[in-house]
Amino acid sequence: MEILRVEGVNKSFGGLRALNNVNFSVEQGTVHAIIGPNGAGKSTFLNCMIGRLIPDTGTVKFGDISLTGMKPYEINQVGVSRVFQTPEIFAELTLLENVIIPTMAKRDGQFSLRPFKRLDRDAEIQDKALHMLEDVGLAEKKDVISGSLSRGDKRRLELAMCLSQDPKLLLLDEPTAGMSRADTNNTIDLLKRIAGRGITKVVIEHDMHVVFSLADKVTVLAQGTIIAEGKPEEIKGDPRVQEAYLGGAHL
Ligand SMILES: Nc1ncnc2c1ncn2[C@@H]1O[C@H](COP(=O)(O)OP(=O)(O)OP(=O)(O)O)[C@@H](O)[C@H]1O
Repeated sequence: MEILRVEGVNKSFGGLRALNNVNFSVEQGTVHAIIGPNGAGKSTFLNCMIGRLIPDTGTVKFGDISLTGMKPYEINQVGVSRVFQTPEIFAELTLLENVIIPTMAKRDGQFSLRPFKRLDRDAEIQDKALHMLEDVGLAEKKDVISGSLSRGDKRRLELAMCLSQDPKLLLLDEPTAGMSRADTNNTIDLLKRIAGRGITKVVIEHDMHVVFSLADKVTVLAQGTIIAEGKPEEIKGDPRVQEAYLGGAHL
């Protein structure tokens, strides 16, 4: 069953056509990777799906819900979460406090700026936030100030913040960018673990090791156009992809 369907999306910046009649769909419960060379339009496409950019034409549907024209927070509320290249965390707060904010927003539909005064009495929120940190392997650091974390840990923290909102669809923009190989492999393991919960994922990724370890299906964008789509093994051997993506080198 399809969870996301994009039809006829175009987006231009002045005279530059960043997306050219993009049609794209994602099956529920799968990991769908979007790859392509620098400037292919991947981030523009992601931003069109999460409401940060409005397509010039075309539609984005999440199940029966049209996301076109919705604001990013509204898209988030219907079950679409995203993890950015630069983690969006509250650097002055502890890890636990960072996860409490979206956990509380999810439960109560809003977030008070004075929540921590009441938190010692809100065991449900505390427990859930801690559980999310356990999920991503950061429970031991729950009282650490988040700004001091390594880049890999910041991204894991952001993932815990997203998961606390029980998303149905998770969009990840280069989840392993800038990570060491060890951190990258930890992140692959973590994403595989959460795949077991049936959260559908769309992953934009440059690292082919990550793409081929995780993806059920791969879509290749080049110059704003989808040039190939299929299983990772099919994409690996596709000469159009090798030409566009790596100038003829082998993936
Ligand atoms: N806000 C903007 N204003 C003008 N041009 C833009 C804007 N955002 C993106 N572009 C252009 O649109 C094209 C697609 O950019 P985009 O960032 O979507 O590509 P990408 O595939 O994500 O690239 P990368 O892998 O380098 O992040 C590029 O030519 C880029 O310069």
